[in-house]
Amino acid sequence: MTPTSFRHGTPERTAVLLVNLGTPDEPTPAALRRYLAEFLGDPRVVEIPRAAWLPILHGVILRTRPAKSAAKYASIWTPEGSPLAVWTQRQAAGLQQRLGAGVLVRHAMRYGNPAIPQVLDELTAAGATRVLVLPLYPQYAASTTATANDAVGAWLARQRRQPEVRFVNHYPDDAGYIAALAAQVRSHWQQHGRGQKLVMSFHGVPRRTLELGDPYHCECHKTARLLAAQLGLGKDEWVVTFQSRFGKAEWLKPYTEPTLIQLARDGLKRVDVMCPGFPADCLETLEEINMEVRAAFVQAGGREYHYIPCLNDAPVWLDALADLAQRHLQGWPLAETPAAERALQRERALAMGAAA
Ligand SMILES: C=CC1=C(C)c2cc3[nH]c(cc4nc(cc5[nH]c(cc1n2)c(C)c5CCC(=O)O)C(CCC(=O)O)=C4C)c(C)c3C=C
Ligand SMILES: [Fe+2]
Ligand SMILES: [Fe+2]
Repeated sequence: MTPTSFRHGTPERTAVLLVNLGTPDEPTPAALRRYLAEFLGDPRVVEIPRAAWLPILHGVILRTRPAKSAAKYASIWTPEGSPLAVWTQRQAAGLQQRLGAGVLVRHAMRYGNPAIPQVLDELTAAGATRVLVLPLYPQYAASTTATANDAVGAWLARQRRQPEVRFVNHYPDDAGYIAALAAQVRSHWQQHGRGQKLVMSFHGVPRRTLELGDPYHCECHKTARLLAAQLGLGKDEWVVTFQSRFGKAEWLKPYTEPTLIQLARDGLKRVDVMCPGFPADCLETLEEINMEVRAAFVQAGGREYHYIPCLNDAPVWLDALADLAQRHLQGWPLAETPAAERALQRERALAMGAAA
């Protein structure tokens, strides 16, 4: 048990914890090795018996993949850092601004930094007694949502006085999310014209997870169907694909790159590609979709490949996120009175004095 930072009688304080996957600290093989060891060592991500998987991971994979992945990350790295980290930070800042000072908003990463237990420690040290966990995964998958929830659960198991915790499970059909995606597509069409087909590429997962009851596949299709309807697309004007296959097993199909190659071979000249399941641009969208898959499409005879960026810090998306958070915060008072805030400061000063 870690010592609690609560004191009896402190005012109630509400926090929102935005959770994302995480990203390496630097685009270097050493940083990639640390990140991939944590990510691919998670039994929720690679569901192969440990005794068989760990020797492969620590043998061939962590010897070869870090250098290759570091080069890919280097191609998308920004002066402020990894795109996933930069956009997640901005989303947290935008949400904080919208929810106001009565709610503490922080972001945390499942792998790498800032780590979930560290941010939860900081939130409780700042007086949070209620935490809404809001994963930046609109579609639920055991390999993303469940493992983030597990990390919160593992932290809770170490607390003497636990905060009250709520988990947002999924929001593939949230009206604000769908409207934000539609606005992103329409704004792209206004600026660049419209393609013959809209490819909606979602991150893949092993096909076996669908058979095991993971709702991810259905939820991706639900998002795509609602978005297509909102855009008024006919059934031949859009397609759902799955990207980022890892390992040799079968993953959800159709795969993104072979689909785009086939579309080019069938004579399609101009395509629009977006990744609705990724609220923030990252390696998988900027390098895989906007570079690798683009090259494959053009090489197969396609002429115009338009990548539509993720929602990132689009105000309409941040408004939708704030609305989603507010619905899940219902019943939790958001605004602290100035008197409660002063009481909290006094308690903190006392606690620090007692610890000194
Ligand atoms: C919906 C989101 C995601 C699901 C589902 C998901 C499943 C999943 N991913 C891997 C393996 C890798 N994914 C990698 C990067 C990555 N994955 C997601 C999201 C989902 N993954 C994001 C947002 C990112 C980008 C992170 C960034 O830093 O920008 C990588 C690392 C990169 C590489 O070396 O290729 C791996 C590996 C598995 C095995 C899996 C489900 C079983
Ligand atoms: Fe992934
Ligand atoms: Fe990838």
